[in-house]
Amino acid sequence: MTIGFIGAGKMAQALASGFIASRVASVDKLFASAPSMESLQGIKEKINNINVTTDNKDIVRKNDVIIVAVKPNILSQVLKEIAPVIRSENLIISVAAGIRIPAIEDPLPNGTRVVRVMPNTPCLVGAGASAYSLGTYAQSRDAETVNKLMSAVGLCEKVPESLIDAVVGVSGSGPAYMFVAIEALADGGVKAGLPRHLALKLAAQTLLGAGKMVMEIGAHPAELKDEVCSPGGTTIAAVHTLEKNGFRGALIDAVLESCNRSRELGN
Ligand SMILES: NC(=O)C1=CN([C@@H]2O[C@H](COP(=O)(O)OP(=O)(O)OC[C@H]3O[C@@H](n4cnc5c(N)ncnc54)[C@H](OP(=O)(O)O)[C@@H]3O)[C@@H](O)[C@H]2O)C=CC1
Ligand SMILES: O=C(O)[C@@H]1CCC=N1
Repeated sequence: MTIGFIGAGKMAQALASGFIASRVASVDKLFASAPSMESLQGIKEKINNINVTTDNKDIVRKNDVIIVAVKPNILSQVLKEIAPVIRSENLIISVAAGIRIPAIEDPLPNGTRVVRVMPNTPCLVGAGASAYSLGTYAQSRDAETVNKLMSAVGLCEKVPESLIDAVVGVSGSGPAYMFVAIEALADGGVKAGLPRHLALKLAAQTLLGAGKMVMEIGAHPAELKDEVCSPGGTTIAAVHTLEKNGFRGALIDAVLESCNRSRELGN
């Protein structure tokens, strides 16, 4: 299988790198397009020998699986551009936030197989979290293709399309909240006297370890949190501060803001 990316930015780079690292695709099977050779420079630097072109239609002609990774506001324009060269073999995968399946299918020839995927940048390191919904004409073999690709770079779940905006709020945008959390934890460490590099390492590994425990042990996070809180100890004092400062509410609000923004982008 060859895979063509239309749009060669951050998400295309994360997916292409992740596909290569997980060996679900080799570099000679990956193609990418963007408006100019300058805009293709980033992906060429990250992925040696990737096939690049400035012709979006060429991507469609040369590949069966097309991952459209352009900003939501130009998705429709790009789909109109490639519509005349779409073949029955093509599977069109959109990763755009907000843009709903009917709006993806509308500019394309009737019967085009479409899948809407919401990935995240940790696909780059094989630790992505993606959810997908099938379009009107997508078949079970298309679900298998998407599952194979996205499972190679992390977790992959099928969801009804009505839930995709919520997925954007939790895992699409989520890495950004967690990067802020890592930075803030490290700042705390530095304030308490740790060297920056050590504080950052400890903070990042702590998020990784906490996530791994939830995934692997399967216990409720509250139970795992309780195991860290000794009576009268350090952690419960810190948790009290988090609760007073609205830590949970801030995260819930962040998810809802992202979800609502995704809904707005679709309107
Ligand atoms: N970044 C993330 O964490 C996530 C992003 N997404 C979705 O992925 C999509 C891409 O986002 P992201 O990678 O961050 O954005 P970027 O801006 O990094 O990448 C967009 C790419 O599209 C190219 N492009 C612009 N116009 C065209 C065109 N007419 N034809 C072909 N390519 C074009 C850009 O080139 P140039 O640089 O020259 O403009 C750039 O290479 C978005 O729809 C976003 O919602 C989904 C999940 C997570
Ligand atoms: O911020 C954005 O719009 C994109 C979509 C999900 C993550 N980043």
